[in-house]
Amino acid sequence: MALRGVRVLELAGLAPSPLCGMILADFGAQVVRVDRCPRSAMNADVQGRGKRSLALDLKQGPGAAALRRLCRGADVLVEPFRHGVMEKLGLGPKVLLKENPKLIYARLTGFGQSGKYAKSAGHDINYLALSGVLSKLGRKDENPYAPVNLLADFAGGGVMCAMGIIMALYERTKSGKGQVVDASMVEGAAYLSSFLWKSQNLGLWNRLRGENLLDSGAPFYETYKTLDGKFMAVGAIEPQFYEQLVKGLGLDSDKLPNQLSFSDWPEMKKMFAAIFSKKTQAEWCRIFDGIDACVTPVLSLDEVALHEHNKERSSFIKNDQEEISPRPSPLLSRTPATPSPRRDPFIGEHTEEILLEFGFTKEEIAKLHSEKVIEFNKPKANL
Ligand SMILES: C[C@H](CCC[C@@H](C)[C@H]1CC[C@H]2[C@@H]3[C@H](O)C[C@@H]4C[C@H](O)CC[C@]4(C)[C@H]3C[C@H](O)[C@]12C)C(=O)SCCNC(=O)CCNC(=O)[C@H](O)C(C)(C)COP(=O)(O)OP(=O)(O)OC[C@H]1O[C@@H](n2cnc3c(N)ncnc32)[C@H](O)[C@@H]1OP(=O)(O)O
Repeated sequence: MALRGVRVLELAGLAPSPLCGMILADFGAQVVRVDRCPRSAMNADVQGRGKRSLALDLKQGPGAAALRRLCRGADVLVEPFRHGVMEKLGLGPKVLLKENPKLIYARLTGFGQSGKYAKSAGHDINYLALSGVLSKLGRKDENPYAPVNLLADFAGGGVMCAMGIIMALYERTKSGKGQVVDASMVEGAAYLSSFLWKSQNLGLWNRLRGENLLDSGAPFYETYKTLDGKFMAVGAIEPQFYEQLVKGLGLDSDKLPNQLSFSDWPEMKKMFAAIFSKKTQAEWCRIFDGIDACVTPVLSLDEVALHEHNKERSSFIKNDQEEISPRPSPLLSRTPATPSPRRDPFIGEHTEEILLEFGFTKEEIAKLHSEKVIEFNKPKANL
């Protein structure tokens, strides 16, 4: 796998850093999640695939010292706390990079390492708001709408941070040096939305929110409810595809207003909605499958793995517990990701084996354990 041999320490966080760690693990890195100690009753990381867990109390001197030692033998550290937390623990980048100049020190935060909000709490919706992107999301005459916590947390946060880490690892092959990756979710969400800024002159966003081409203003870029309460997604932007859409709906384009007649869009939407409501999703699929009208079914998370196209590409995978999840993407032709089929680790499940691997002696481990700096959590049977 592409990242085989890369040793990653991921300090346990809420949502974005677990995704970042899971991506690295899926593509072959050895990812150790450093969990809190004493451990909480339940494991909050649902993206623990392929990781091992070490429960370590960083607030105790020997715990922080243990992390420093682990970092000396690691390639990457991912930390998900607001600015200042790591410095307070004596684990800031100055200290750790001095001890291991090859370390990639990735800081995945909402507001970044500097600026007025650097030390403020926040969540996806706040980062998206500050990036400007949230102002563009939502339907006509409604408040801005944050689409789950996908854009800032995961796309602008977890994925961008993984990209930063991989670029830094690549650069290190030439310079031999590590560096700090300051991954701000505000900036990540804005950066991945560059198109919004760069396309201003195209007139794509001149109208109010929810009245434009790609923000649910246009009848040909919308979702429509079907007879059986499901939905179809329509993305027929180009005239040749729009023509196919109109045909598929059983309409005559000569009798319709021009595709780009903004003032007619609300009425056109009503007309399309009325037509879509007359047939089931399966019936619409039979009409539109194989036609270049850019019309597809809106599938539920349960349905995706059964869809013929996804089945043919094995786009969704099952783990040992029969849980379905997306296969890692993108597909690398020679060195594809091989996601672990095993369940996620319990907190502290691998504490001992990890410390041994990083050169701690059995005696040192026993001492840390007796001082309650680390915890073990060996599952009783093969669960
Ligand atoms: C919208 C999303 C958030 C969605 C998250 C949901 C997926 C989850 C939220 C609630 C979860 C559920 C809930 O917990 C109940 C169940 C629990 C069960 O275990 C599992 C099922 C649950 C139902 C569970 C399910 C899900 O997990 C939830 C629904 C987001 O936007 S996430 C993005 C958030 N932002 C960031 O990550 C940006 C950077 N970080 C921050 O800004 C802050 O960390 C944050 C997020 C604001 C939190 O602030 P907080 O004050 O809590 O932390 P920090 O200031 O960063 O400091 C950390 C302190 O912890 C100490 N520490 C860290 N590691 C250790 C260690 N190993 N040992 C000892 N101590 C440690 C560290 O020293 C800091 O201490 P101080 O405060 O004293 O300095």
